[in-house]
Order: sequence, then C-alpha cells, then structure tokens
Amino acid sequence: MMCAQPLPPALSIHFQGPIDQLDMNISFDIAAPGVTGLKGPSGCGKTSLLRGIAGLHHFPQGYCRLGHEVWQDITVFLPPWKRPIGYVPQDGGLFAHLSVKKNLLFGMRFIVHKERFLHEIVDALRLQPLLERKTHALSGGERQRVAIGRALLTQPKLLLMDEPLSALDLDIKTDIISYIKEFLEKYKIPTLYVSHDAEELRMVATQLLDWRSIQKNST
Ligand SMILES: Nc1ncnc2c1ncn2[C@@H]1O[C@H](COP(=O)(O)OP(=O)(O)OP(=O)(O)O)[C@@H](O)[C@H]1O
Repeated sequence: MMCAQPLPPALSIHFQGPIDQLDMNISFDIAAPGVTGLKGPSGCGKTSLLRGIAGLHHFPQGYCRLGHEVWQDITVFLPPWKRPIGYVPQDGGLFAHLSVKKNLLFGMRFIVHKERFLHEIVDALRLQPLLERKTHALSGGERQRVAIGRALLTQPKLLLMDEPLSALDLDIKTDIISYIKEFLEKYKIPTLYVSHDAEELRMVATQLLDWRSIQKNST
C-alpha cells in the first residue's frame, strides 16, 4: 500500500555566514501558508534575511526552499528574477522612471483578467488618484501602498514585506490590513511580514517568529 508523503514545510531557511558587517546564523521552518510576523531588535538582520530569501544576498552557507522548490543549497542559487516572490522593501523600491500605473502593471504579464484585478487592487489600496503620478511625487505612505499593490498584482508564490505600513496612520492601516489578509488567504500566499509594531503584527499575523528563537549560537 502506498503511504502519502508528508507535505514539506511551506518555507525552510538556513542562512549562515558573513555579509558586510553582519554575521548571520539563523534557521527556521514555516509549516503552513499564512502570514508569519517577524520581530527583532533594530539592526539584527531582518532586512538582510528577506534579501537572502529574495536572492539579493548570497549567504555563504545557505539553504532556502519554498514547498518542493529549492532556491538555494550547496549547488543551486536561483537568481532573484527566477524566484516567484513579491517583495515590499522598507522604502518601497519603486521604479523612479515609471508612473504609478506602470509600476503596478510591472510583472502582471502572466495574470489573467488583468483589468479587473488591477481595478480591485487600485480600489482597495485607494490608488486611483495617484495612477498618473511619477513616484518621486508620492508621500511615504503613498509609496508604501503602491509597493504593496505592485507586489500583490504579481500573485507571487511567496510574499516578503519589510515594515510595509510603517508610514500609514491607524485608520487606513486597519482597512489595508483587512484587505491584505483576505487577499493572502484567497490566493494562499505564504508571507513573511517584518514589523516593529506589535499591534500591527497582532492584526496581520497568523503566527509570530521572534528573532531570538530563529538565531543559532555560533560555534
Ligand atoms: N549595505 C550595507 N553595508 C554594510 N552593512 C550593512 C548594510 N546593510 C545593512 N548593514 C548592517 O547589517 C546589519 C543588519 O541590517 P538589517 O538592515 O538587515 O537589520 P534590520 O534587523 O532589518 O534592522 P531595522 O529593524 O533597523 O530595519 C546592521 O548591523 C547593518 O548596519
């Protein structure tokens, strides 16, 4: 009789070794899709961890697997453009030479029902008045909303969010968190969500990771 193989963890990470001044040694598995909140002291390496998962840092001893797909091990290192992720960096990482609408459309080429999907996200993130603007003419909170919209519109297999709502005030933040949660549940996108704000993490996350619990002692 065939036995069903247990499903692998949704995300499995081990990064060890130096990048610039940082000596990273962390290891964790995330068992199921959902929003995993990550907190830790300033400068501990959270952004560097996300960049490692995105393939923007190459830790000397690294292992990174999403579901059955290995993105990094001793023989493999997938470049960032081959990793189906959505990444919302702290500064938004928008393309300065493109309008808000063109930023949003970037990466949507494989999405069906494009117009309807775009309309839904623009509406939920209140981006309609910004669509023709250049990104240098946006406030911090506007940049963050555009960056979130751009990441969601690619329907990634993994979403990495680094302080994505830090510039928004509570009213709009609460609405946007409700929408993001609904979206991620609908499309079953595992998400790693970094924030210093305990209340924000409580609202958005289905589980929490503390940096100290994933950090391994160097030998
Ligand atoms: N480009 C860089 N060159 C040199 N050192 C860097 C660079 N970027 C980050 N670091 C250093 O690496 C360490 C980890 O930085 P990182 O941004 O990953 O931390 P963080 O936990 O995200 O911090 P914060 O919560 O303040 O955003 C810090 O000591 C930082 O000074």
